[in-house]
Amino acid sequence: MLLNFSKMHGLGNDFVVVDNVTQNVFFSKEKIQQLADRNFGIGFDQLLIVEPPYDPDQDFHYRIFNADGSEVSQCGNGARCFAKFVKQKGLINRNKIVVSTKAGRMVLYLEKDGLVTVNMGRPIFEPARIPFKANKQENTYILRDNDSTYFCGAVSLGNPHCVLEVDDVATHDVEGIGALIGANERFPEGVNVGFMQIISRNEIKLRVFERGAGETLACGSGACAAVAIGIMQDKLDKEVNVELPGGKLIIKWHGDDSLLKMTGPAEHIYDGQITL
Ligand SMILES: N[C@H](CCC[C@H](N)C(=O)O)C(=O)O
Repeated sequence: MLLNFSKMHGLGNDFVVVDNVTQNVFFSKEKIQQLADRNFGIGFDQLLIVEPPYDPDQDFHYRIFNADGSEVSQCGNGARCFAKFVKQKGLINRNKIVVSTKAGRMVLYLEKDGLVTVNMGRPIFEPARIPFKANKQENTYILRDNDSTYFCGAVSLGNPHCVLEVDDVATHDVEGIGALIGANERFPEGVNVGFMQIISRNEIKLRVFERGAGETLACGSGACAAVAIGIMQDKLDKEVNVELPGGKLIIKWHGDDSLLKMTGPAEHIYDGQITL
């Protein structure tokens, strides 16, 4: 079977994007792992699949698979690429796109300057809905692992995030601590682990060790998670520039029940074909 795909990225967080509106391709977990391999496959952090809408008030359904083949409910950088992809492929001719994911509903906006704004919905702090094992909701939790103690925030943007504040992201052991916390039993579905260095109330540096992919050059939902937690901890203001290794995102959130918005780029690299 021939698969047509696009290779895209959001700040270096890279994707294979598949139109399953005009195609109908099934991907097994093993096939996703094989295609994700950067030596034996195409290579990507996540596979993004465009499907017809599940409900009449949406334009598309948006499915996301990590490089390890696990299906997840959110990918912020991927949402921006999704918006550019469906417009470029002529699957829609509007600049406002409504999609559903396993976690809910998002609205994507193609901006005039080429950037994409995503309404990421409301950050979810209730531990049981992250999910995270805790006796009650806190702005900062104490996490113990082996003989180490970590202070972190926890939130869901449709996918689970744990965020630690560090002095210098550049030298922090993101790989080692990210893998350790990512496997902590208090996160029963795993977790994306963010390492945030606060530069000012409007600027942070961030690195993210992603569930199912390892450290990526950028994590859109991770940027949203870090800002939401920073605002809840009263360390950040309502609009924050997030500098990730792959580039910059702008995150806006007015707290409480308001909707969190992310704005950033999405790039098309090439179109390809592969025989499955
Ligand atoms: N690894 C994430 C999915 C991709 C998120 C990230 N690439 C983004 O831009 O939000 C998870 O397992 O929840």
